[in-house]
Amino acid sequence: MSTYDLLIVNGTIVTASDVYPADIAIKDGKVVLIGSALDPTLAKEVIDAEGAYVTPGGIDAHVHVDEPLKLLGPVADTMEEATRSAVAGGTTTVITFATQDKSITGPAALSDSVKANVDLYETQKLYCDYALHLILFHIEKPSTQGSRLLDLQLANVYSTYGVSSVKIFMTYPGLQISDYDILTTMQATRKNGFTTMIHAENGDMVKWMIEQLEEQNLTSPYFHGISRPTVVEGEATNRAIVLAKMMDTPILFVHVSSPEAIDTIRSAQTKGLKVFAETCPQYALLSDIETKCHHELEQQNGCSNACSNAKGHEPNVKLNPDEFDDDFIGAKTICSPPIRPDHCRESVWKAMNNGTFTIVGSDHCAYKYYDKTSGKLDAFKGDKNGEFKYIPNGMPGVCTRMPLLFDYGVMQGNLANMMKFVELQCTNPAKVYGLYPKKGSVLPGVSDADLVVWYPSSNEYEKKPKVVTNKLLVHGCDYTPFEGYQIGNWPRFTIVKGKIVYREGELIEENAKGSYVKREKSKLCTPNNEWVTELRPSYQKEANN
Ligand SMILES: NC(=O)NCCC(=O)O
Ligand SMILES: [Zn+2]
Repeated sequence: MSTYDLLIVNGTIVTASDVYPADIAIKDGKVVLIGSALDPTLAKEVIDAEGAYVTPGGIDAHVHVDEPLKLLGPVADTMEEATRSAVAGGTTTVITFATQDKSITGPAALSDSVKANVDLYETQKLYCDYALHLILFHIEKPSTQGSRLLDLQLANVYSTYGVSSVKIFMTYPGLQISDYDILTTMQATRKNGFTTMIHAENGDMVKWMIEQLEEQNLTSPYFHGISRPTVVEGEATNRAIVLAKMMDTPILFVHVSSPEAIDTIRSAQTKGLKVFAETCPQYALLSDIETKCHHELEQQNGCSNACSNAKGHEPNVKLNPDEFDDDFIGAKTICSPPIRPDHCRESVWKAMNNGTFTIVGSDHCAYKYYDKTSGKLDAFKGDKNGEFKYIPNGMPGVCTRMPLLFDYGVMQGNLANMMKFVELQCTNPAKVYGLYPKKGSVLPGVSDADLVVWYPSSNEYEKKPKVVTNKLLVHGCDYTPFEGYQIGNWPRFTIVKGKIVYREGELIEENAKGSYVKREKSKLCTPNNEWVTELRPSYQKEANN
């Protein structure tokens, strides 16, 4: 019998704090030993990682997949497809969303909403592990009663399913909650040690802007961004911080995109407030030129063959020649917050390096482009008349998150170093969301053997991809906004719980044994213990005297 199931030799291990040459021994799904010159004859299988980095598997903490309650619309990916795409890009754990089911009430309401997801995903083949956040958009009872019930519901969903985070929305009709309900939510999340994730955009400002634009017939994809200017994100970010300050509760802003929001978050952090933030590769890499090019040319040329005539515009979405007369192509990059003007990208990279951003997630929310019933292009037809407000918000990204940050971040000098790369995409997501040290690190005897062996830097490897193509991503979507992007490195082997699931471009189907992971409470997002209501008894004492 072999001492080890798998041995990775001659590689350079990267963690959030170290880069060093060492071998890794794996047994029963765990990292069991790190050492030098480990004996290859003791292992069933050996990977020679000479000249290559070995990192923890990525944790993508922001992934939307098909779910029983389709509040965000019917997305392109099942959990099977999303996890398949994840491992092809070096991600070994995804955290997806269970949406609260309003029709279920009482203390077990949220657990039942989560159960529906877990039951569904149990029927699917999963290429990597997954955990769940909860989307909360409805407070069942008014006032303090609502908070007490939510308190019980959160305690229940944590003890049953290990869910320890909720996402709330300050925008989107049907999902947006009031400041009052945000406070109620924060009171209960604080009490339960949950992380409150916030989509910060002022929904009323957006609604008002859309109406103004509609009146002027300005409804093509370009105007999606115009309807959600950076101040919309800045205002909501500031307001959420104020609410969290009053409640003394940690918060985490998801998919932060703008200099206004970044500055507001940084200033709160420097005051000692527990404010965390996530950004996504699309905000560092794409710019609104994707849609602007079309809009401007639409104005000039009535848009026929618009992009083939484009002078001085180099859109990042590489157009298929057959699509040159598709003046709707900008819909591919519609998401919220929107892709910003080019000058905003610099502040996103800066905030990744200076610690303002705690994590990088993908916000993978893939909608097909050509799908007849629910695709983005469909909004161009019929009575929807191509109005941007009907275009589903979101884009694919679970596969490209790690490789894009490797090339455009580390290799091109936009990210400080490989340790920062691991911190933002592997270790901090595990710490923030209660998965550390089981996930997000390489600790012998402790960490799951979720690892990525990257290609050596030389380009002599035939199977090392050079550019992003949709086919490479093996997801359920029919496009990627990063088509044609150069790729300086790519996962050569992706290992989940000690088994190779992706080897030099091939998926190893029989090793696709991902499962649900219960989480602990956050190691980072904890209150400062200055809660106003805890001071209340002393106020009463004063009043009584
Ligand atoms: N971001 C986006 O446009 N779609 C996904 C849903 C969300 O996270 O807001
Ligand atoms: Zn969101």
